Amino acid sequence: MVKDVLIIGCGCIGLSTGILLLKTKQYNSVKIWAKDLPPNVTSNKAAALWYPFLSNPPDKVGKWSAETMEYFQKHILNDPKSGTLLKKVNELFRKPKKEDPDWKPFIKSFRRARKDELPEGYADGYAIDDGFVMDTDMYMNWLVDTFKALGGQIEQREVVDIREPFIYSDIVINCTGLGAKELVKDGHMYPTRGQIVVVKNTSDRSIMDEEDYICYVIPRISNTVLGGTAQDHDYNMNPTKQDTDEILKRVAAISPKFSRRKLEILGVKVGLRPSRYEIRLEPELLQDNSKLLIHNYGHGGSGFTVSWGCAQEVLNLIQQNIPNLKQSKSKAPILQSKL
Ligand SMILES: Cc1cc2nc3c(=O)[nH]c(=O)nc-3n(C[C@H](O)[C@H](O)[C@H](O)COP(=O)(O)OP(=O)(O)OC[C@H]3O[C@@H](n4cnc5c(N)ncnc54)[C@H](O)[C@@H]3O)c2cc1C
Ligand SMILES: N[C@H](Cc1ccccc1)C(=O)O
Repeated sequence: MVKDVLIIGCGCIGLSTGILLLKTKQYNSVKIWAKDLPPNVTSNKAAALWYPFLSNPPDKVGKWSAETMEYFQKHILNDPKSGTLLKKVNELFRKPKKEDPDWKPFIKSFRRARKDELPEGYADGYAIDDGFVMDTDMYMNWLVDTFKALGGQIEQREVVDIREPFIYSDIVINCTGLGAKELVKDGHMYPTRGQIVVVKNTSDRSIMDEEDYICYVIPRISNTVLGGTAQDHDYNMNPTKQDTDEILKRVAAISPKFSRRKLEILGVKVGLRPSRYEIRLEPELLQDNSKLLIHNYGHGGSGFTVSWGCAQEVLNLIQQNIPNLKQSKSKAPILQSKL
């Protein structure tokens, strides 16, 4: 029996998951319910570039990041409407860095930075020549358009009780980001507040320094993002002058060409990364095994970087668990008639 799938959440995670489900052509319908829609979601506040950050577990994040890079290379980077741009990415260190990143075994193009790539004051660095960045709003619009073009439907609708979606579908994917804290009472979820400053294009390189604090310059198609902050358990959604001043000071320390007087500020954004000790990507069989709930949330600072690898994992989990799904005995809605 071909099933319907209902996704809760319309950020980069929910949309990527929905697109892969639709591409299989194995489902009767794929719908998204979401309290907020792009651009009013965390995903639209992201920098964004491919680079694993603030997400775990390392082996799975490495695998999902590599799969996501491959998916972008095969299906997205060649589409100018996607808002993506190939960009060499450098992470810089002021002192020699002995360790390689956890994700090095998964990324063939990883190398150490050459001396000529290090701004004054930096002694070492990581480099990825086939890195890429996203004009986040353009990319999010591309995800929505692609999802709809494949027949996906989006409804702006808040879910208060996780049992409600099961009235309409036997398979529900929970892509609610930080909303999972409330919706499925996940006490492990917490916000890591990030503020970014958007400026007129200044540089051709994506560089980061996250040794003692976060500092990055991410040139995109239409502008450059300077960041950032990472304040755990901070729910303040308003930009602060203090954070903007600190970001500009740190970026100027990377190179004089990023000094404040040479920058034209276009805007300041704040988002709350959906942080968790590790990404929750697992199935739950409910209502005497007649309903399948798959959790796909808690991606921290790497939602875009792991999105397509996590979406593929959701497809695998559905395939593995459909044989365990029993016909639901009770025809009556799971929740009493209050709906
Ligand atoms: C400043 C900043 C910079 C970043 N830069 C990068 C980067 O360069 N690279 C990278 O990979 N990542 C980056 N990130 C992290 C990335 O933004 C997140 O990991 C990603 O957006 C999470 O996506 P999501 O779809 O899980 O969450 P969201 O985008 O928050 O979407 C969650 C969705 O679920 C819905 N929802 C929640 N609860 C309910 C409910 N009860 N009922 C109905 N709907 C509900 C919401 O309305 C929303 O539609 C950055 C984040 C910040 C803040
Ligand atoms: N992942 C982005 C940008 C970033 C990339 C690499 C290191 C630090 C930050 C963020 O969460 O702000």
